[in-house]
Formats: sequence, C-alpha cells, structure tokens
Amino acid sequence: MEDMLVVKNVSKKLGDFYLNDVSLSLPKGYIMGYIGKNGAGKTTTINIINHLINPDCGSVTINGISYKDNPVLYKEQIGYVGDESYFPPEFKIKDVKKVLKMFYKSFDEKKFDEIVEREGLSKDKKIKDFSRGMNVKLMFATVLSRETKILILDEATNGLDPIAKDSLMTTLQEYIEDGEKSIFFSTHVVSDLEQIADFVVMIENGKLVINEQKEELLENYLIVKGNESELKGLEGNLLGKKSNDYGFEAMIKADCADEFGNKFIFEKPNIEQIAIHLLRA
Ligand SMILES: Nc1ncnc2c1ncn2[C@@H]1O[C@H](COP(=O)(O)OP(=O)(O)OP(=O)(O)O)[C@@H](O)[C@H]1O
Repeated sequence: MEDMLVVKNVSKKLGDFYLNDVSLSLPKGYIMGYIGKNGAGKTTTINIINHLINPDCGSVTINGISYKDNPVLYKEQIGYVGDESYFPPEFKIKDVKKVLKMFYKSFDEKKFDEIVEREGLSKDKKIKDFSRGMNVKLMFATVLSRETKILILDEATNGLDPIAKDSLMTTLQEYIEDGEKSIFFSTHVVSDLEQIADFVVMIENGKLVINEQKEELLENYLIVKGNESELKGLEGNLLGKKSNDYGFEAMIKADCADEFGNKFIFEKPNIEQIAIHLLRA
C-alpha cells in the first residue's frame, strides 16, 4: 500500500507541553481517526502537518513530498477544515469565491456553486450571520471544489445536525473511493469515526498510545464484568477498572480472556469504550 501521509518521529516542545516522537502513516484510499482528550496534542500535530508550525525534529511528507521539496504543491494537496471559518466575517459567498480563484489553480467554480446550492447556503448573508453548521458546510465546499490529495479535518463536524453529519460521512467516503486520496480526521466524537475510520490513532499527553487498524483494535480487547471477589490474581490484566455496588467493569486484552474462566461476563467493546478504558487506565 502506498502512503499518502507519513509523519516520522515528530517532536515539538510548546511551553510545558511536549509532542513526543509521533510517527504514523496513512495509506492512500483510507481514513484515519485521530482521538485524544482536550490538550492531548491533536491540533499541534495537525498544525505541524499543515506546516503552520515547525517540529523540533522529525519529518512529514504528503504523497511523497515534503514542504521543503515543494511548498506550493505541498499546501495545494491539503484540504483543511477546522471547527471555524477562516474567512473574514464580512465576506459573502461571492467574496469567498474570489479568494479561492486567486489562490488555488484547481478551484472549480461550477462545483463550488453546485455544493453551495445543494447545501442551501445563502448568497446574500454575510459569513458572520451564518449558523455554525452553515459555516462548516461552507468550509467543506471550499475544499471539495478543488483538487486535493488529503483532507485534514480538525473537529470539523462540530455544529452539524445528525442529518447533515450523515450526509457528510457519505461525502467523505466518496472522496476516498478512487483509492488515490485519504482523510485524516481528528475528533472528540468517537462515534463519528467508529462509522468511517479504517485506522484509529489515539494520543495521550503528547504521545501515541494506539495506532492500529480499526478492525484489529476491536478484535484485540474485551470488556469484562463480574464480581470483585473472583478477581484474585487477575487484577494486573485489567485496564480502566470501574467498580460499583454490583461488581466491576474493566477492559482486558482479548488474548488473556482464557485466564479469567467462566465466572465473568465478556462483551465486545466499541471504539469509544476502548478509548475510555485506556484513558482511565
Ligand atoms: N503556542 C503554545 N505555547 C504553549 N503551549 C501551547 C501552545 N500551543 C498549544 N499549547 C499547549 O499544547 C497542548 C496541546 O494542545 P493541542 O491544541 O494540540 O491539544 P488538542 O488535543 O488539540 O486539544 P483540544 O481537543 O482541546 O483541541 C495544550 O496543553 C496547549 O495548552
């Protein structure tokens, strides 16, 4: 598999935060979900990929090209959507179009107009009068109407209603359909990536703690529930244990389930449960 995004041994010190030796690779035609708590380092990683900040060490390539190799092509390949609009509040759709025409060779005006029409974005309103969801739709219209190789989304689905979100998920899947493009998707809303991510990467205090294919990740863990008094000698296997009056719940590596025998209940976790238990551990 050919990689679209390769982040290699990237570190960055920002005040008392340290992004610690982050490495990941995202093949062409796939979606990677990037999850972590507030302040874990998601936006810092994205800012480095977008070349808004320089790492202290390490390297990033997109489609085999580093920023140093070809700054213009590097940036053109990226379609970035964050959780807010980066256009001036007084802008209307026609002003956004002017800017896109000026900055991007591959901007397709017809496609942009089609998306604006389909999403029902007002041509008369100023951006400052758009709702949060409308702003998100506008930002997606700007990246989907030009030729990009990778979409980098930072909490980009915030503010979308469930129907708009569902429609966006379909659009994202269509984006990677030809196997030549990829999506790097950072979110707090783990259920969003449950649906579409092929790879799950989790960052905690600046360090990656999970970097796996989603299906493998789901196979690798089990939720175990039962009575604390039956646990003798097994405590070391438990991840993120929570107790209540009725017993305990924790996560274990699936390959140690045999050691637990038949006195416990086992369930397959979803990505959200895996994230919660690992972060609690
Ligand atoms: N310029 C800076 N100077 C000092 N510290 C910074 C700077 N930029 C970010 N940080 C710190 O780096 C840490 C990681 O921030 P980052 O924005 O990458 O987290 P995040 O995972 O995106 O969080 P959130 O989900 O809340 O957006 C935070 O503790 C933040 O305060």
